[in-house]
Amino acid sequence: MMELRNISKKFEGKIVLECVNLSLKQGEVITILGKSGSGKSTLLQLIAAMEPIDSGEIQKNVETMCAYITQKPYLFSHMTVLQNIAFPLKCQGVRKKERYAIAKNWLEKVELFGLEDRFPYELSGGQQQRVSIARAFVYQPDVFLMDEPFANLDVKLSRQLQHLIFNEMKQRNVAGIFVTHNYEETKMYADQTFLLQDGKLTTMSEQEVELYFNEGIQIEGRTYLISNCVLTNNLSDRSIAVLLDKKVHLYGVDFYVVILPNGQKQFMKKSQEINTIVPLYLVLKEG
Ligand SMILES: Nc1ncnc2c1ncn2[C@@H]1O[C@H](COP(=O)(O)OP(=O)(O)OP(=O)(O)O)[C@@H](O)[C@H]1O
Repeated sequence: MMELRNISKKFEGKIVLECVNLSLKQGEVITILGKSGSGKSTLLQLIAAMEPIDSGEIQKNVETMCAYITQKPYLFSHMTVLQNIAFPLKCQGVRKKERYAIAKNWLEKVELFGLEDRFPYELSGGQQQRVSIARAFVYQPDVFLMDEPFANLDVKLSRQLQHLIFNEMKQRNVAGIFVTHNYEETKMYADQTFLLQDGKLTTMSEQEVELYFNEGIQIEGRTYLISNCVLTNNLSDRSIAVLLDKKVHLYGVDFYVVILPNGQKQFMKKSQEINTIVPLYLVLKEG
């Protein structure tokens, strides 16, 4: 339903995106991971046509409607909560009674009942975000573009909203591109995960995702899931590594492989042995 072909974008001469390709099917959920400043928001803005593309093309069906939700909600400050949620229906010419009935239904779903007559400035950040999510659903998009929508919410509310959004999307067969730093979102809801790094967008395997979130470790080109590791005090052969502060030190060869929390590998000669290693060992199994 949407196809990005060789999308490139520069800001002030600096390449942010370079020949990015992406294909999104109806109802498919994609998550995009990447360091701060890697261009994730820029990519969503290009798809939402809020920024011009330097080169390449985005092909979508003429009828494809995108709703874009950012970390910081943008509400109409002069409208009440109910008017904000009902606004897309007003634009479509739906009568007042009907549009308010639909908006009230969404008000309940996002647990804002009783706050319908408040103005955005009278709401907390989390409540404002719930209004913007309800408004986005009322708009009935085919694609949700979400830029860390839960980042500013407390854990409980963020889980509730995740659950609501992904369930509603599934029921309505709505596709989504989620920019996130959240492990659960990626693990539980994404059909595919991509990494944006140095301007390039690449698919990630399940193991690479684990590694990215520090749930996996990579030694000599092999990935081991932490969940597949067993803790032991028995340090005997090269299949044993030491885990310290989520860094892994491999024994039995002439260097240690230290995996930093960002997934980067660092080789250290044995002579550089750190004395502070505590007796906490990991037996690595195939994973
Ligand atoms: N309008 C702009 N003008 C100039 N530079 C910009 C503009 N928008 C973004 N950039 C730059 O482009 C790069 C990518 O920014 P972007 O916001 O897309 O990153 P991000 O991956 O979404 O980061 P974060 O995870 O911190 O939100 C950054 O170096 C940023 O400074």
